[in-house]
Amino acid sequence: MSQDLNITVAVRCRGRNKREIQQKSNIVVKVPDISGSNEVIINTTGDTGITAQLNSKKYLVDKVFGPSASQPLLFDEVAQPLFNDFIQGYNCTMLVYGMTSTGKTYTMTGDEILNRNNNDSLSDKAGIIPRIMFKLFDTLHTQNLDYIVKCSFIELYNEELKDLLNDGPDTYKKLRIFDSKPDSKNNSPKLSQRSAIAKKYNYKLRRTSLQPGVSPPHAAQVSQPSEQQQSQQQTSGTNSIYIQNLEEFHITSANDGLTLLQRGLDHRQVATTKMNDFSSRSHTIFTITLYRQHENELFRLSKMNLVDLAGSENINKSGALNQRAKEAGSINQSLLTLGRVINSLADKNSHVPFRESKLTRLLQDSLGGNTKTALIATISPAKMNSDETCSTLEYASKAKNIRNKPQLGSFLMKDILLKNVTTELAKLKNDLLSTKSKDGVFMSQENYKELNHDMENSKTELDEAKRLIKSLNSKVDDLSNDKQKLLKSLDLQTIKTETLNESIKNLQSKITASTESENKLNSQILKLNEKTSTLNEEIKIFKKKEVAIDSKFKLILNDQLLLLKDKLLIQLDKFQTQDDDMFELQPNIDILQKDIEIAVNEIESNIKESYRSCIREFLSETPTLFKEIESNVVTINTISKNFYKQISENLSDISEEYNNLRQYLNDRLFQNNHEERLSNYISKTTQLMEQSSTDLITTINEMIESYVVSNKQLLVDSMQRSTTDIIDQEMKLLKPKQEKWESSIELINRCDSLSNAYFNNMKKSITTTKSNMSSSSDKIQQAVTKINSRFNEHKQKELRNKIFENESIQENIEKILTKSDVLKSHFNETHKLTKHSINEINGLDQSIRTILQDVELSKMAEPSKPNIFLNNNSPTESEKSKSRSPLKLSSNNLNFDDVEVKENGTKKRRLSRDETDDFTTKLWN
Ligand SMILES: Nc1ncnc2c1ncn2[C@@H]1O[C@H](COP(=O)(O)OP(=O)(O)OP(=O)(O)O)[C@@H](O)[C@H]1O
Repeated sequence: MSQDLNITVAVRCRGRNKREIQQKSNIVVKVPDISGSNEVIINTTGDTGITAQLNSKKYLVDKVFGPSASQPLLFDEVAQPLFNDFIQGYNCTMLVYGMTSTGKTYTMTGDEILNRNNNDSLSDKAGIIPRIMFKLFDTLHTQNLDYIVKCSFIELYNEELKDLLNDGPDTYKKLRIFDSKPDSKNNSPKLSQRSAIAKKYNYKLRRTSLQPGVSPPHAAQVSQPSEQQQSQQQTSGTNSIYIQNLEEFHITSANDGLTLLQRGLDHRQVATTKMNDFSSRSHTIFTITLYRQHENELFRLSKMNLVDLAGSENINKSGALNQRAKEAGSINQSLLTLGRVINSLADKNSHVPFRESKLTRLLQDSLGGNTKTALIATISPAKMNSDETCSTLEYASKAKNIRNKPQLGSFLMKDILLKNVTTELAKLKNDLLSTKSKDGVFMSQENYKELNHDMENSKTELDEAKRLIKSLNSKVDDLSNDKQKLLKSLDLQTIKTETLNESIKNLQSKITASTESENKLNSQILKLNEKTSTLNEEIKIFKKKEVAIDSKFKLILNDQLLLLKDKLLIQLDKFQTQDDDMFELQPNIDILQKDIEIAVNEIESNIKESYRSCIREFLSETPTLFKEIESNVVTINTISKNFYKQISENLSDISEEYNNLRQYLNDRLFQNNHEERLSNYISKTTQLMEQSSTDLITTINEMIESYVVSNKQLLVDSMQRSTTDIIDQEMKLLKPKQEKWESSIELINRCDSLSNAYFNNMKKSITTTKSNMSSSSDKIQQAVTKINSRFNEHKQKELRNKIFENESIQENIEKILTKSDVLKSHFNETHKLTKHSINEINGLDQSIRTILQDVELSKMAEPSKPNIFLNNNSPTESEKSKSRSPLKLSSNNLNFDDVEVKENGTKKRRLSRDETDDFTTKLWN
């Protein structure tokens, strides 16, 4: 039963190397000297003390090894547990990851040369692979079980797989990865055969997950009869990876294995000396395949993959150029994809991008699959590498979260295994015989047939490719024409855009002009407001004047006339005291007073009413007008704001789009970095050419020339294909830009229509405002004229005359005058009579006196009595006039200028001042 198991992650930190010591790069990584901890602390800032602690980064893994950790310790702690599983029948993978020169190869391979002086024993510096080899054969020998051990060694460089154990020409047989073993009469076991085996052993058939570097066994594979496993197989979706043409070698001892390892390393060495940094840029996978006897005829298959990855620093070198860049780029692809795969698995994403690089395709089962996996991250302790160290540790700690479901390997039947071995042996013997019997190129008939078949295939492919190139070429022509057309239309559009920009500018200047006129309008409104307030002030002054006139009227009409009335009353009283039978003036005076009061009130109310109505009209008109104006101004403002907003939004959109387009046209169009693509094409074509050429040279000498010519054509065709590809890509990139650009033209059109709408609105609003303003000014003018005319009317009427227009008052005055005349005549008469009476009395008195004197004289000595008629208190004529004088009313006080009277009760005439005075004198006298 399989169990989820996390990947084992170990970190190995070496001591400082010569370069780091020379550059005095401090140690910033804190690890135990040998082992015993599971954390790595790195101080990235170079601080010391507490700051160093605070700024340090801590990474947790399963095991940490320091500079003094030996190769055997590494093997015992990390490789041994995995090796035990491998022997048990599990597929296992061990990876070393880290920047260049941190000890990946040292850890994985180390010193593979055996110590000849010490009984062919392992060197102290021997790495994991040599130690596993020794451990494997030691274990197998002690177990006394049958086994078959095979080895393969591949290299992945620049996304190309290479068999490091193949001594033949490089392109003798190209390695290809397949998701599952291709059906071939040689490779695929017949289903019926497999079913028979399954039936015999009561096991269920299942497809095996094939590990990188291993050809499928030429035999049926059956699984254990476990339902659990069967379901896991179905649900885990494990991919079967098959590497076509990969050579596997039987080994029977550790020495055999190490010889193969050395052979592979020698091949690598050739490449390393040819190419700088080759080793740090390529990945290697050394695979040990073990068929170990399980019981009787049944053998279990398990594989151990030992992977030395390229330097992790190559991930960051994608910016470099030329061949190195190409290589760096390709390595990046594998390492970057590995990083993404690790991240996706650690984050438990549904999609894991295994298929995006060959490395991850090969390692698919080792990461999140049915394999037991261990990762050793190698790091440098020096400060100069701290960035890379951090990135390695990030990877390592991420990888720690990946969970695998290890499963025991498949079973194989012994006879099938033997049959496979025998077939292989026979094939080799054939090759050997051919080699011995012929000169020149030696190979078995079967191999020759296979080669011919491959060549035929290549020819067909070549023909197909040629046809494809032809059609692509015509497409390129079409596209170039299209491009020319597009460029022309682009020019046209640019001109149009410029015109549009020009019109937008014009529109903007118009908007500025309209804003100015709007401002002028506003200032005029302000002036109007000022004038209105001045008018209000004048109205107030006018009111004050009115009140003053009113009070004067009251003074004149009330106080002075009342005084006059009082005086008249006093006079009347006096008159009454003097003569009880005098004519009754009081009713006339009362009527006069009432009439005057009524007339005054009428005048007052008329004036008030007319003022009120004027003011009311004025006040009722004004706010409506101002409200209208205000609402118009607000409308204009809102329209303007909206317009500005929309225009500015649209303009910013347009300018952004134009900038993008310009940027794109300037920076991107046909300036994308296609070097890599081209280089890839050229490199692939070169390789294809080399391959074809080599094949042709070795197999058919006479065809060499024609093939070279055709290969040249191939190069040209490939160039064309790449050009097409580039143009395709450019067109693809251009398309969204073009769409955006077209949408920006729509925006411009919208902008234009918006501007038109705005200007129409503005025009309307301004016209309305203008008409409102003119109507309001007309109305104000009318109101002012009305007020003026009313005031003038009142002025002209001579308010005071109104009193004397009153017929009743005239009548009364005439009546009073008549009465006073009559009274006067009566008074004079009375006066005369009185005088006469007094005289008579005096005469009587005198006569009495005389009589009395006569009596006295007659009586002689009688005292005289007081004369009652010669009273000292009785007033003299002058005193009389004096006592009357205070009652005399000054005509000035009355101030009746130009008083109007009615003659004969009909005709109106103005009284002169003299007549007025005369009238008053008459009144008092
Ligand atoms: N732990 C170690 N102890 C002693 N020497 C070491 C250790 N690690 C590395 N070295 C030495 O450092 C040098 C570089 O190591 P190595 O070639 O293994 O690095 P690498 O990571 O494989 O580099 P590249 O990615 O370039 O292949 C070698 O000479 C190796 O012997």
